[in-house]
Amino acid sequence: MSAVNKFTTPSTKKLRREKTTLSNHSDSEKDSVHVYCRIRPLADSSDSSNYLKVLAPDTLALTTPDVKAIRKEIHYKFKHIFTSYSSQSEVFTHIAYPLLQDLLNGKNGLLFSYGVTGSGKTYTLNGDQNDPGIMPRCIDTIFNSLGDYQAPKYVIKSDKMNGFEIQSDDDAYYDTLHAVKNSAKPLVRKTNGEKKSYYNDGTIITNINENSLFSVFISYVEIYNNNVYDLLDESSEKSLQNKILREDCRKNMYVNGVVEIEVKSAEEAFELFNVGQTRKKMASTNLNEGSSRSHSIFNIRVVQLEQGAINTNGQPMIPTENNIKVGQLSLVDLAGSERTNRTNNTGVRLKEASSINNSLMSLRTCLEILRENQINKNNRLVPYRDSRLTFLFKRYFEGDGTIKMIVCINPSVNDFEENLQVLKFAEMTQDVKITKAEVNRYTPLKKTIIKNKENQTPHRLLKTALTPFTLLPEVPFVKLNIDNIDECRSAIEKVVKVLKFRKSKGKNIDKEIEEKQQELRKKLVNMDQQCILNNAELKSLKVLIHKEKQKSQNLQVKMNDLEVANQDIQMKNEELEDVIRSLKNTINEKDLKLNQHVLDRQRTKQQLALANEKMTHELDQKLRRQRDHLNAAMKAKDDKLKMVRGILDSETPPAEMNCIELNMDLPNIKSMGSQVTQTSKNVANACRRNVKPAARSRRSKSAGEVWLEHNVIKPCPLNTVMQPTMKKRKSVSRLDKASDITNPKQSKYCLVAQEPDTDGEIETKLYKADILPTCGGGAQVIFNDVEKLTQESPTKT
Ligand SMILES: Nc1ncnc2c1ncn2[C@@H]1O[C@H](COP(=O)(O)OP(=O)(O)OP(=O)(O)O)[C@@H](O)[C@H]1O
Repeated sequence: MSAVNKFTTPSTKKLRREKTTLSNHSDSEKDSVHVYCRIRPLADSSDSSNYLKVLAPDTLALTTPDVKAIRKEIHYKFKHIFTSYSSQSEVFTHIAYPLLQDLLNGKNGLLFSYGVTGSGKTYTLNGDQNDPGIMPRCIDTIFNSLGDYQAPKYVIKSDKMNGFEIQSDDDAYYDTLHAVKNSAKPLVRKTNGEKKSYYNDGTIITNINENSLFSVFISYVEIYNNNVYDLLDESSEKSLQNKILREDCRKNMYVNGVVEIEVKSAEEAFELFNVGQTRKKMASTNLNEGSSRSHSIFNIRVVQLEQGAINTNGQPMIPTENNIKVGQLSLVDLAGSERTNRTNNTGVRLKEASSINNSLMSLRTCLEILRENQINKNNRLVPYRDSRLTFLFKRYFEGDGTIKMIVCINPSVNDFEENLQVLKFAEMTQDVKITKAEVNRYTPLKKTIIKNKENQTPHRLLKTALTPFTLLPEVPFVKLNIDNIDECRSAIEKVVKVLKFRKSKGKNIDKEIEEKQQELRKKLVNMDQQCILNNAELKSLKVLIHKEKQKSQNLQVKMNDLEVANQDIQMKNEELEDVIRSLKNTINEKDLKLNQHVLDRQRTKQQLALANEKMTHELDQKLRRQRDHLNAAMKAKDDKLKMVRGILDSETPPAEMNCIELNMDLPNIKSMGSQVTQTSKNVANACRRNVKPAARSRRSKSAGEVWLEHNVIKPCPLNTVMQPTMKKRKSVSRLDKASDITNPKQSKYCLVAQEPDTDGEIETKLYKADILPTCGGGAQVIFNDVEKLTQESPTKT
């Protein structure tokens, strides 16, 4: 039993999907893409997946796996759903038969199969010999229907520009001979002589125009890695040439220089199909043994030549534009979408897969934009040119012809995710409404040869027989009525009259015939001569035509090359434009960053300037405060010095003021020296002015005191027994370094000055001070005593 029919919904949450209403459905000018769904049987009987269920002939339910114990059921609507039990014939009747009716009526149709790899796309289109798919059934149905209504071969001929021309009998005959000559290399050879025929169920289309002649043309191309290859191209034996796509005068897209062959029977068509199949890119992948690696397009074109009317003289009218109709049916077997993580493809297969997925993506994008344009009433450009696949079928999406899609589904559990995507795409595709384009189905003719006569079937028309003629009047048929003698007599008289006339005429008949014969012979000789001349002319013309053909072929090849090169350049150009665009973006971004940077810098500069100003202001204030402080300190020192000077000047300074505070910090050491010198001078001056020292006894100091004896001048030796008491002393003549004072061993300072007094006696003065260390590492010298030693001569009076 198929998985499709085993569906159960225990805890299913039903979702109603609101369809977007795109436009008024009654709008007869619009036709949606017809989407059908076909579910293939499960390949693996152990696969018990049951996520798909056909609810109605047009409704499919897909159940998603449990998410938080909730299963969702999504419904998809299609034109029709074919289950795994549906036969190939059912699929053909539903989908392809209406397209064939259109085809034989000169209308276009596009049918493509879409789905995951291995979902049955190729099977649906081609099938096998016993159970043929859509393509063989189409071919059989066409030839079953055309029967005698086929035009003689080569009368209708492709003009190599997607159009057709009508040839004269002679040209058609010449082409037939040419074809017979070249039949030494039949296409069948390429299929190893294996002739495939398909089961023909005799389907027929009844309502074809019996006043027309038909010709069927086949072409078969594939799109592989976004290049178009002609699968029937005999000219390139080794590798197929990449073909370019062109637009004809009616804006239909076609493959330039494609080989399009006229076929007169289904067998001939199958032969061509089989030749193409042997060349088609197929490969075995993890998911499908015979996987199509390209999108293949089998084109059937039916050209219909309608019989022209007969003019007043009974001559057939020259066929005009309105006498030829061309219908095209494209059967597209799309390569399957595939995920690389499932196929594990590498190298060439991986490149193929990415190209397949890209072109399918382009198809999706085009359809999405078409739909978006319809919903939003936009006119966004549909990027048909993004891929060869969409570019080739551009005209269909623009409204010329019916588009049908068969979505193939493999209900295997492994395909769940991809099927979900496929169904989403199918649903979206159904919403696309194609506005029918105004198309003139008739093609202009180039040459005409058809000979018509009323009341004859087209086939017989071309084989018109000559009407026999007679030189003598016919003997009338008379019926003798024995009951009416008069009537009999008049009838006999009539016959006798005719016989007499025949007799009189008959005498000259031999002569007349001879004359006619001679006349005819003359005419024949003239004609023969004319014919010989014509033949010669024809030969030279044929040579000329052959040369011209070769020239035009060469030109065509060159043109192809140039167009390919042009396309390459255009692609490169587009790529370069992309690069330029991205570079411009980068430059813009960098410019923005640069501007931002400059702004930041300016901001930082401003901030720095502000900070600088603030700091300068603060420093100024600090400096001013320090200067004030120093000034105050200086003033205090000056005051103290003044006080010392006052003390010295007033002979008996108060004990507590009898000191000079000297800052012995390193920067002040030099000035201290000069201060001390100045002090000694002041002291000396004071002494000189007979200033009496404080009445203090010379104290003997404790043995621990170390004196720094500073001899500003070298004293004269006095040789007296009275010596100042400085048990431990260090004598220096100059104070150069701070350490001379700050030496922690020294605690006393004595400045020694000696000079002659007013009486010529030598006077020695000792200015004594305490050395007190300061917290800054310096020392303070506080003068607190002056000793004066006067040396008097005993002989002095
Ligand atoms: N409806 C069906 N009935 C029976 N067999 C089927 C059916 N559909 C597909 N198959 C089988 O499944 C296999 C894969 O099918 P097919 O080659 O048509 O897949 P595909 O979609 O064309 O894959 P790819 O995209 O890789 O070319 C074939 O062996 C085919 O015979």
